[in-house]
Amino acid sequence: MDFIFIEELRVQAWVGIYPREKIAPQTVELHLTFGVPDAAAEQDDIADTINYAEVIERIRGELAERHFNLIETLGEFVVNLLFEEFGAPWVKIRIAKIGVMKGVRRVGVFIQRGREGVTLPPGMS
Ligand SMILES: Nc1nc2c(c(=O)[nH]1)N=C([C@H](O)[C@@H](O)CO)CN2
Repeated sequence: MDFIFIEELRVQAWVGIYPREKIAPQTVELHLTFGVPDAAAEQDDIADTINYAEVIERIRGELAERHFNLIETLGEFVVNLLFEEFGAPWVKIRIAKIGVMKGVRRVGVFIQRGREGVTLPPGMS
């Protein structure tokens, strides 16, 4: 398995438990790593891999359209999108709100998960 990473992806998202977070979107920062088949590199064909431009576009579109109370729920939504729509075998994501609390630069959630039966060798994650 090879891994694609996307760092510091900034997206407008509707997320939060407070009224101010329900009337306006806020910027969240995503770091994503997901597995792709080695075959892509062997064949040099975009059809054999996960197109990261499509992943970014899809995440932007989905997060613009729905509200989540919890950052955890938003995180699970992104993980499921990568599993179910893009067929990623393994995913690690980190999603942060920026500057929402005094004295805290970023706060958020970290999720790392493989599809059923997919585990990484020790030291790989
Ligand atoms: N475990 C969580 N705690 C909190 C969340 C959350 O999503 N998960 N969210 C909030 C508020 O929306 C906060 O971000 C606003 O400052 C508080 N606690």
